[in-house]
Amino acid sequence: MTLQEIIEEMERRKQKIREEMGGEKAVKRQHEKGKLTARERVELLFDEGTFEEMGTLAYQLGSDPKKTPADGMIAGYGKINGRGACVAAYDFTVIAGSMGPSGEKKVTRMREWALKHRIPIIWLIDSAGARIQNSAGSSFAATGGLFFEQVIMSGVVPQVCAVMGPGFAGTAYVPALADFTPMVKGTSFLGLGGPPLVKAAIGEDISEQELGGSKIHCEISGVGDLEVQDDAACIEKVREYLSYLPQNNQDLPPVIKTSDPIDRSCDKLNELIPTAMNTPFDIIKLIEEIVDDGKFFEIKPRWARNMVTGFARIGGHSIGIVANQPKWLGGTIDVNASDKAARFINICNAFNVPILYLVDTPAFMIGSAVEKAGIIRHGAKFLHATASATVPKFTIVVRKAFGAGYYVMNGRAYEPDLFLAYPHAQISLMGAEGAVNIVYRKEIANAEEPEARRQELIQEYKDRISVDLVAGAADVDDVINPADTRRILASALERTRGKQVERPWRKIGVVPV
Ligand SMILES: CCC(=O)SCCNC(=O)CCNC(=O)[C@H](O)C(C)(C)COP(=O)(O)OP(=O)(O)OC[C@H]1O[C@@H](n2cnc3c(N)ncnc32)[C@H](O)[C@@H]1OP(=O)(O)O
Repeated sequence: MTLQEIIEEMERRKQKIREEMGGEKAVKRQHEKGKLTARERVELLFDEGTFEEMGTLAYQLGSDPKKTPADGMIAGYGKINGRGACVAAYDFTVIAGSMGPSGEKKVTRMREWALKHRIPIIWLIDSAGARIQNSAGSSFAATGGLFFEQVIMSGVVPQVCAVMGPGFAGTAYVPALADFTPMVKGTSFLGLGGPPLVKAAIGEDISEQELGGSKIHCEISGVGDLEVQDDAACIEKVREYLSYLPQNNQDLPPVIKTSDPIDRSCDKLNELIPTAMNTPFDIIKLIEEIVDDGKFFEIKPRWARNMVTGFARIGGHSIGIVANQPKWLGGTIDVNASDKAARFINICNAFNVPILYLVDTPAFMIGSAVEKAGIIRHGAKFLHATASATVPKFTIVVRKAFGAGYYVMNGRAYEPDLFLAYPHAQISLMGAEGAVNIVYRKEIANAEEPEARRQELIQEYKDRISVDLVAGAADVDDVINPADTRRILASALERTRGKQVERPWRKIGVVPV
């Protein structure tokens, strides 16, 4: 054979692998389930024509190469919005996307590449987990490097794990260790064991979706970050997520030109925000009014809805937003809200994304249920994240900032680069009603008209916690017209881009968990 013939033969083999994957029947089955194939997903993920595959000819050694094309793993490099990224996409048409030895070597190469070249890595999970026939005894004992390496990469390069089919055991921890985990509605599953194993081990009879479907993980467990309608929407969200981040922790997020004027007056806010402290309103409407083109990329929108987290841009600059949601639980902060905020702050801090805190909280939730659930431990996690964040931080007290809720939402002591309040804001250890009931209990009881005296004292207390007094003591940087919020933040983002903070050396902080 001439070299030319050898080359042609090799190209034919590669082409066949790319076209046929795990075979016509398996591809048809994949489509019938409403899923794209791993190769179709990868095509959508990267800018057109930029994907370069690595290890196409891999297969499971010792078996028929035709039965394990690419060993069920599509790996390679490409560009997303013009910037480099690596992918590891499990091909369910090949032995249910199980983790084969050659396939996992390719994933290892992707992790190494991402780390060495400081570019994001994306996993597309559609996998039955470890390939059982290859994972017994000593061959299993040496494994686990995939999680170890993910931890080492954490906070160095962005890690995204889209769950687009099952993710069993081995492949269930990959999303948990990644920074962003969208899940496709109806087809994705994450679980340490599937329904048959659960039935055998603990006798529980449960469907796959009820056990670990997207609804469970995006609304109840909090493992998933976003439930999306289908594969195409999922890939679109991955691309969008990465657009807010730099390529690595030593880079700044890209600034994207916007046609939305940076000095646009946010007049709607003056109608939107109630003056009464306890009247609910939707904080997301406030966010949409101040950010570029009203575009807010919410993370975990259906989990811990009393805390809103997500990315947006102001004047083209990426910003992470942490906001109390008065529409849910009155904006109180509970266990899940603390975890949600802490995790999001850590991502922003790792990747140099400035953080905006929008404060409207009556404080942490109290009572026996949350004490038993460890609110102190979880709240400490949130405090730790806010205090540790050295990225530019801006705080706006929208209405109320009470108790430790004020501290954790980047209060004065937490080094905000700008600490602002709206004119009717209140900052206090607690709300007026609660404080008066505790401090003046005897005086109210002894008054000729107890209720009238109580109301009088409440009004006096409210005057004492008004933002005017806080501003008088120069404990806020400014009290602003809400309509000016966008202009002020755009300017603050511009001037804090070079922020540097020196902290005492330590190996790591002991993070409350
Ligand atoms: C670190 C520890 C671990 O990761 S333990 C991993 C444990 N994994 C599991 O328990 C998942 C086992 N698999 C399943 O439950 C099902 O195959 C799932 C993933 C739900 C897919 O179901 P379904 O769409 O009906 O496909 P299927 O069962 O017909 O499978 C297609 C072919 O793939 C095989 N397969 C499946 N899973 C594995 C696996 N983990 N290791 C090796 N082979 C696996 C099936 O046997 C089947 O093969 P065949 O086509 O019958 O030859």
